[in-house]
Amino acid sequence: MASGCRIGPSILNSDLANLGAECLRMLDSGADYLHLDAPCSSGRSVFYMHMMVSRPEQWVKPMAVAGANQYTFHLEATENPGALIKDIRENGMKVGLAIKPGTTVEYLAPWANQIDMALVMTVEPGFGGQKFMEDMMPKVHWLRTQFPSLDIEVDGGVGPDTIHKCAEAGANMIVSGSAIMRSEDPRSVINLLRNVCSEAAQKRSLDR
Ligand SMILES: O=C(CO)[C@@H](O)[C@H](O)COP(=O)(O)O
Ligand SMILES: [Fe+2]
Repeated sequence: MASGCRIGPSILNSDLANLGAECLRMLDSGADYLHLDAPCSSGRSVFYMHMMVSRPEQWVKPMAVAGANQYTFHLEATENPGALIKDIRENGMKVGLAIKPGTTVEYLAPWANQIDMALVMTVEPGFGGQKFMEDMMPKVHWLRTQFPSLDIEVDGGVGPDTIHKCAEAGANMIVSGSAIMRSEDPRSVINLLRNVCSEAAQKRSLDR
């Protein structure tokens, strides 16, 4: 199985003027990592960058210097994913590879053994608060079947109402923006997301 169920609040919709405090609030509420949608500043913690940029090659070093732990780029944004994967690793970061809703999962598959995490976007990348696209779940399911130990992340419209679909399909890294950030009790939302995800993972391992 992938490396456990982890919940990463997306702070795209948070109070960006108080980014440091918002990050601490999320970590104090039990977040496993922080999902930063670029362009964003970084700091000291577990920062996984989601680079929704057109030339991801140019930000590898700056993000490494800023202290990012993982660099996730979009497959659609580069002509040479292999070289970019190598560069990210040489700069000491883990590698995430994302696909937009319109990209089929077969394009990602050839890289799956070279990356740490696959990100299946469940909204069009851009901003928080969009509607979850349930029709992306077959991609997650296919990846989980083909690559049982790969970390698979979902991002966009994920919260208490949609986590079951993601968990059942096989996602183990859950990005959630609005549902966590807008809650008065982020800890309980994070716990709920993690519990649903862990239960589905446990069931999968028993079924195997
Ligand atoms: O990458 C993105 C949006 O493109 C995200 O990380 C969002 O920020 C998630 O926010 P919600 O959809 O959960 O509100
Ligand atoms: Fe994101």
